[in-house]
Amino acid sequence: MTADPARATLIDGKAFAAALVDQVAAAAARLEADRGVKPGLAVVIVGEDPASQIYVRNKGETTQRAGMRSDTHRLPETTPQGDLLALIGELNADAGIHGILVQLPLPAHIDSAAVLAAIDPDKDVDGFHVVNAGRLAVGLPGLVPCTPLGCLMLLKHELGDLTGLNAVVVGRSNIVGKPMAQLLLGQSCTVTIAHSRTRDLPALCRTADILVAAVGRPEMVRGDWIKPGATVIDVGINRVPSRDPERAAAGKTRVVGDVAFDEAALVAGRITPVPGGVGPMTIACLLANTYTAACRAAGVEPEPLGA
Ligand SMILES: Nc1nc(=O)c2c([nH]1)NC[C@@H]1CN(c3ccc(C(=O)N[C@@H](CCC(=O)O)C(=O)O)cc3)C=[N+]21
Repeated sequence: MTADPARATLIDGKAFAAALVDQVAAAAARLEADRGVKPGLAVVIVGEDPASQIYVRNKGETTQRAGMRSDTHRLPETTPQGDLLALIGELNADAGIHGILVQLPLPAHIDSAAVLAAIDPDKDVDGFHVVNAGRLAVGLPGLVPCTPLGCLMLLKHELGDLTGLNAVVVGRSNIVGKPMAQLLLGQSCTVTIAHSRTRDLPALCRTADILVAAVGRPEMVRGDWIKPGATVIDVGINRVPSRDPERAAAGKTRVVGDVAFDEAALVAGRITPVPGGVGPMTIACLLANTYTAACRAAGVEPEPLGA
C-alpha cells in the first residue's frame, strides 16, 4: 500500500449553506405563522455588469426558496445618485422590507459611501453601514457583514471553541478583512491583520492556526505559507483563464481562490474549496441577516442560526 500524502479535510460550505438556508426557512415560517411577518429583502442593482446580474439572480432565487419576499430593483447604469437615494428612502420607509442590499460596485458617478450611509442601519443586511461597523467593533448587537459571518460559522462548526488560537486575516477591506478580524477577536483569538505592505507575509501566515485569505489575488497564498494542520478559509473568487490553452484562447475561464488549493491541501488540516466554500455561505448569511432584521423589527427574539 502506498502512503497517500496527507490531505486536508474539505470544509463543505455549499452543504453547510444549504442546511443554513433550510434553517432560516423554518425560522421564517414560524415568524410568519406566529406574528404574521414575512421577512422581505430588497436588492438594488445599478447597471448591467453580467457577473453582478448572476449574483443578484442567485440571491433572489435563494431568498424565495427560503419562503421570504424578494424584490429586485434593476436601475440603468446612468441612474442619477439622487434617484438611487430616493429609492433607498422609499425602501427605508416600507414596513414590508426588512433588508436592503445595494449591489457593489456602483457606477463611478455614484458616491458609494453616501449610498451606504442612506440605508437604515437596522435594514442594512450587508452590515456595511458605519453604525453596524461601530456596533461590531464595540460588541453591540447589529448586522454583521455576510461573508465574514459565514466564515465564522464554518470555523465554529469545524473547530468548536476558538479561544486562544492564532488567526491571521490577509486583507484589510471594510467588507471582509476588518469585520472578520473583529469577529475572531470576539471569539478570543489572537488576531493579526496582514496586507500588501506586511513584511514577510509567508512567515506571518505560518504562525496561523486559522488563516483567512481575502485579498482578491488568484492563488497568492502558497502551500509553504501554511502551518501544518492549520484551518484555511479562502474568501477569494477570481476568474482566471482556463487551464486548457485552447479553451483559454476561446476566452473560457475558471474560478480560483486566493489560496493555491492543491498545494495548501497537502499541508492544511482543513480547507474551504473555491467554488463551494465561502461563496454559498455569503448568500445564506444574507438570508439569515434578513430574518434577524425582521425579528428585531417585530420585537421578537431571533432563533439562533448556524449552530
Ligand atoms: N452589496 C454587496 N453585497 C455582496 O454580498 C456582494 C456585492 N455587493 N457585490 C458582489 C459580491 C460578490 N458576492 C458573491 C456572493 C456569493 C458568491 C457565490 O455563491 N459563489 C459560488 C459560485 C462561484 C462561481 O462559480 O462563480 C461559490 O463560491 O461557490 C459569489 C459572489 C457577493 N457580493
